[in-house]
Amino acid sequence: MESFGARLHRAMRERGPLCVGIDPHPALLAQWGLGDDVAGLERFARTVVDALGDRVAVVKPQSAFFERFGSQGMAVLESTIRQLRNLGSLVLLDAKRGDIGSTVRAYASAYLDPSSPMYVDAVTASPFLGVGSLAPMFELAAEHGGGVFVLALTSNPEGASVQRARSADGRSVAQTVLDEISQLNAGAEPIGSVGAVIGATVGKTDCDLSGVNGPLLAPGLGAQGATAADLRVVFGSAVPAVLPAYSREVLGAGPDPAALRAAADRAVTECRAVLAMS
Ligand SMILES: O=C(O)c1cc(=O)[nH]c(=O)n1[C@@H]1O[C@H](COP(=O)(O)O)[C@@H](O)[C@H]1O
Repeated sequence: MESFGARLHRAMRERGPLCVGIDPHPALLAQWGLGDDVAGLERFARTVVDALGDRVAVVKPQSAFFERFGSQGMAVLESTIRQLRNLGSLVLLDAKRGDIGSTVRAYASAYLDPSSPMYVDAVTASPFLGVGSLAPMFELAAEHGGGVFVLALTSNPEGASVQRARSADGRSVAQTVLDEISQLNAGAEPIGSVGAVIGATVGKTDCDLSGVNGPLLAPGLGAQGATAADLRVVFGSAVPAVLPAYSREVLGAGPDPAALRAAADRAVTECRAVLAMS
C-alpha cells in the first residue's frame, strides 16, 4: 500500500502544490445564486468537483458546512468524496476531530477505514487533548495508506494563546506537537503521512520545522489575508513541504467552472513561484 505521504508528494509534483477547499458558506451559496438548502449544497459541491477534481492535487471539504444540513448534508458529503476520488484528487476532510483515545478510534474508523462511506485520503485532527490521544488515527492511517494533518499553529488569531504557550520544558505547545509528529514521520520516504497545519497568517513561528518530515498544510491564504509571499516568512527552508490551501479566494470566482479553474491556476502559479525559490 503506497503511503499517503508518497501519494501526496506525487500529486503535488504532477498537479502542483495546491489544496482547494469546498466550503459551502451560506454567503457563497447566495453569491452563486443557490439556495441555502441541500439542493444548493449539492449543486455547489458538484460544481467544484467537476471544475477542479481532475486538476488540483488535494480537495478539502469542510465537514461543518455539510453537517449543518444533517443526514442529507452528510449524504452530499459522502457522494462528494466518492466523486473526488474518482477524479483522482486526494481528499482531505477538514473535520478537526479530537477526543479521548477510545472515542478517537471511532473517528478513525469513520474517515480512515476503507469500508466507511466517508473514507477519505486524509483528515484534520486536533491535538489539544494530547497528540497521543490521536494514536488510533495514526495507526489506522498507517494501516490503510491514509494521512492525518494535526493542528499546530492555526490561522485564527485566538490560536496563539494556547499554541504559543510554553510547556513545562520551555517548548511552545506548537513545538511539542511538531516534535511528536517528527517522531511519527521518522525515516519516512519521500515524506511522512502525518502532516501539520500551520496558518500562512501566523508570521514567524519560532518553531523548528526541520525534523517534521511531513506535509505542512498552510490555510489562511487569500480571504484571511495571507499571500504566497508569506509562505517564505512562515516556513523558511521548510517551504518544499508546504501544501498551500485556499477556500474562499478560489470559490469566490465561481460558479463558472472556467473561472474556478482560472482562480485555482492563479493560486498554484503564485505559490509555485514562491515554493520553488526555496
Ligand atoms: O484545518 C484547516 O483547514 C484550517 C486550519 C486553520 O488553521 N485555519 C483555517 O482556516 N482552516 C480551514 O480553512 C478554511 C478557510 O479557508 P479560507 O476560506 O481560504 O480562509 C476553513 O474550512 C477553515 O476551517
